[in-house]
Amino acid sequence: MSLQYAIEKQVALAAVRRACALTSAVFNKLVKQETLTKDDKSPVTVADYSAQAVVNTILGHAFPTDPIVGEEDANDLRREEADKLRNRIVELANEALTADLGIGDIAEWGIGPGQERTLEELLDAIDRGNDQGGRVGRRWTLDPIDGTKGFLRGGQYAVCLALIVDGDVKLGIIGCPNLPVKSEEPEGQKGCIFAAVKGQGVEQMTISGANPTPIVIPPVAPGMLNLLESVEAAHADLSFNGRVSELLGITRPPTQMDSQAKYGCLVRGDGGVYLRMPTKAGYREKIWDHASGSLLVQEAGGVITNSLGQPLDFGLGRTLGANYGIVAAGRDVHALVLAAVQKARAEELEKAKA
Ligand SMILES: Nc1ncnc2c1ncn2[C@@H]1O[C@H](COP(=O)(O)O)[C@@H](OP(=O)(O)O)[C@H]1O
Ligand SMILES: [Mg+2]
Ligand SMILES: [Mg+2]
Ligand SMILES: [Mg+2]
Repeated sequence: MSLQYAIEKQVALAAVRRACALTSAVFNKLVKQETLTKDDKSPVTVADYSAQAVVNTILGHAFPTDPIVGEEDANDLRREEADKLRNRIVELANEALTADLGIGDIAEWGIGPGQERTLEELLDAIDRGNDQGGRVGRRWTLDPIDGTKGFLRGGQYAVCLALIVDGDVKLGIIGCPNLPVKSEEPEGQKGCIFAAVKGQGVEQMTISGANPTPIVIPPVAPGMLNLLESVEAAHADLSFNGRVSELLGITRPPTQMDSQAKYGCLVRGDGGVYLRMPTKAGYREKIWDHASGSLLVQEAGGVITNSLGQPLDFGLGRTLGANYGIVAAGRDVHALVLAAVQKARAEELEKAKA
């Protein structure tokens, strides 16, 4: 009997691998003037659009009735003045879609030599990502480049794809083209993919899908605990993290890193805690920023909650709803961290009253 979600996992891995190859290629010949600015002021590059086109094309081919909650849409691309960008996207997406078959790839998924798509097909594929999410049914969520700022800096970023069924994350893939395969060899081979399936654990493999190896969060040696956090001060309250570290007696400096690569690092034991508290009232976390990572944590034997200790809810729509932050850690340390977070929060409220 084949394992549940085996086909979905293979297809999702194929899609993420091709998107990772594309984003690496774009970075290597990054043409910065092609960076657009979206309304939310985050940089969106030709790579975000092309990667979403590639992943959605493959999903659309393999699972034509599955909706997709994707970060990007093609509205700006359909504007007349975006013709140069459109041409680049067609070129890049087709290069990725038609590359030779790799490990586990099957031509019936619409990939491999000769499977070019037209501009219209690719724009429609990007717009397949317009699902609004929800409690009932099966849907994918995609962040074609998570950590856009890290990508532009040449730092960490991730291609993140997850399958959600009735609000529950069943499959999560995080492709990290710039992450060292072994944390103890930061200048060694780079590029890994993390894949988790509900009830089946987490694997780390190379960026080409070779050498899948099961991983679990190792127990943290005393004094070795440290925080994983955003590089961007606008994305997480880093001074709050400082106070939590103090309360926990953590002496090691935090590891700052863009994207869901942080979840990959957490599950393989590079830093024992991922803490992300809101910086401004009103920002709602997006499901594509945490769906894959949350399953990774749980399947690697960790715990992920908000700062009230409640589970994250992926059935609310495109966001996680009211934002009480995110606390992820190994099972043995999560309760300690949560207590420190709540104490630091109480101190803040006290100070605000005074
Ligand atoms: N004010 C805010 N608070 C929290 N997250 C934010 C934010 N503004 C943007 N983000 C999200 O933070 C993500 C990056 O997280 P990190 O800081 O961990 O790298 C961005 O993903 P994208 O880069 O895909 O747009 C974006 O969705
Ligand atoms: Mg963005
Ligand atoms: Mg993101
Ligand atoms: Mg993104």
